[in-house]
Amino acid sequence: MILAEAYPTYTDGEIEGVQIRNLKSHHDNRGWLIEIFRHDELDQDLWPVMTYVSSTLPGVARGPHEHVDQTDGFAFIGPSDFRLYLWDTREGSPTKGNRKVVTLGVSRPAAVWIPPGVVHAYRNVGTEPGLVFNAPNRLYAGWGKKEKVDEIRHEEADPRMFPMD
Ligand SMILES: Cc1cn([C@H]2C[C@H](O)[C@@H](COP(=O)(O)OP(=O)(O)O[C@H]3O[C@@H](C)C(=O)[C@@H](O)[C@H]3O)O2)c(=O)[nH]c1=O
Repeated sequence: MILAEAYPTYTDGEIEGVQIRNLKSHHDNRGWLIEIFRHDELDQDLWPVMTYVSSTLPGVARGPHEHVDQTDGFAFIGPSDFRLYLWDTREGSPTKGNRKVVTLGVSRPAAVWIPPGVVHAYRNVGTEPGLVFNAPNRLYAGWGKKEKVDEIRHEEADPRMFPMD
């Protein structure tokens, strides 16, 4: 049994190493266009090596997850909004114990880089399916998908460990 006082408490604040960049939407009479990632705006160690897109249903969350070596490069562009949660549990981090919560997507298109060891999750808080792009700096399951996936999944953890209120 875990005692109540064993659950972590977090302070809302910034998280060392996390970068959030607002994305500009270029609208015209055909629709819109958004640049997501550019090498000339990114540190080389964050350059994506793959990309995928996922759709998440209203009210549904993905994560919490963390990675040992991988930086995730998410882009939230809509058509829904997501609440993104970040928890810093890293030993030695100047922002250890902080949680950051931010709403991104159609109301605020943004790219987010999340370094290894920062626990993260996002929930679709809108009313329609929402797209999230990820352009991580490591290959999922390695070259040829022959390696262990770099991912620590916390979905089954007690929700008090990583509160998403
Ligand atoms: C992440 C990924 C999954 N898959 C497959 C595996 C599985 O059959 C299906 C769904 O995968 P997952 O359950 O891992 O998807 P998901 O839970 O959305 O995983 C993602 O969650 C967010 C919060 C992150 O942090 C990401 O780094 C990643 O871990 O897609 C790939 O083929 N390539 C990939 O790059």
